[in-house]
Amino acid sequence: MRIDVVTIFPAYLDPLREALLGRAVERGLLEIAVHDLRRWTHDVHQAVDDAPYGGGPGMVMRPQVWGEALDEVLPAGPQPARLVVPTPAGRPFTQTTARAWADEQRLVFACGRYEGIDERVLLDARARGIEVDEVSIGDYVLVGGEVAVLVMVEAVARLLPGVLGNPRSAAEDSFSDGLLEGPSYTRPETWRELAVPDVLRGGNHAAIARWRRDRALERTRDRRPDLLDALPPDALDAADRAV
Ligand SMILES: N#Cc1c(-c2ccc3ccn(Cc4ccncc4)c3c2)n[nH]c1N
Repeated sequence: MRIDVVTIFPAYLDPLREALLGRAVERGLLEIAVHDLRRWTHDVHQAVDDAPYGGGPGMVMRPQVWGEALDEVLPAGPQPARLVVPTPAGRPFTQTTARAWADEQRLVFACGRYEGIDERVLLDARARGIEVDEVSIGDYVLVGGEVAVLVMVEAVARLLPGVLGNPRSAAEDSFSDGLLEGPSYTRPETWRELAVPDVLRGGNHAAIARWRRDRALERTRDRRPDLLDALPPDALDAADRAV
């Protein structure tokens, strides 16, 4: 997978070169290119924004600059690519989104700032046959798209083959079965007079699986009842429903 990010703050994306993602890039499991949007300005001030038509607070990012940038970074043509535009007005970005995008050959992220990007940039991209997803990472307002891109790139990249040391981690983490994952423990057996649950030390794998499922169901019911409501009818068996 190749990931391109266009932004006026390239340094915001430096964390993509660190740790797990940095190692995945070094190992050739994915490519990441970050582009400074000001490269496509032609004025001495390198202006990327202007006042909104119709008035209102803040500024809007100019279509000319974004148009030239995306023409170069995401040229029209047969290559399958997806343009992702983070916005507080977007569809929710979820684990399901991350899983779907993990199958893409190319992802291009457009990081807006100010009040966002002129709508015609997205219309033009769609008119050029490019899949455009406007997505939000949560119901709160950020100052720009860069932090959202860090979140989404990490969520997608960890699903790529070979990125995580143990592929079971991605298969068994929260949301993989529609539930939140339960509590985890490691050594020592007792810490500050708090003991690891006996079942986890007992070696009975069926009992451990049942205990973990029960804790996941309890936690999901307590913190995210909406996820339980969204489960398919046959997702919970009699033992689950008894929790
Ligand atoms: N994903 C995502 C987001 C953003 C987000 C994303 C991109 C941009 C570009 C500019 N802004 C600032 C802004 C724009 C419009 N209205 C208010 C503020 C952004 C916010 N905020 N909250 C989220 N969950």
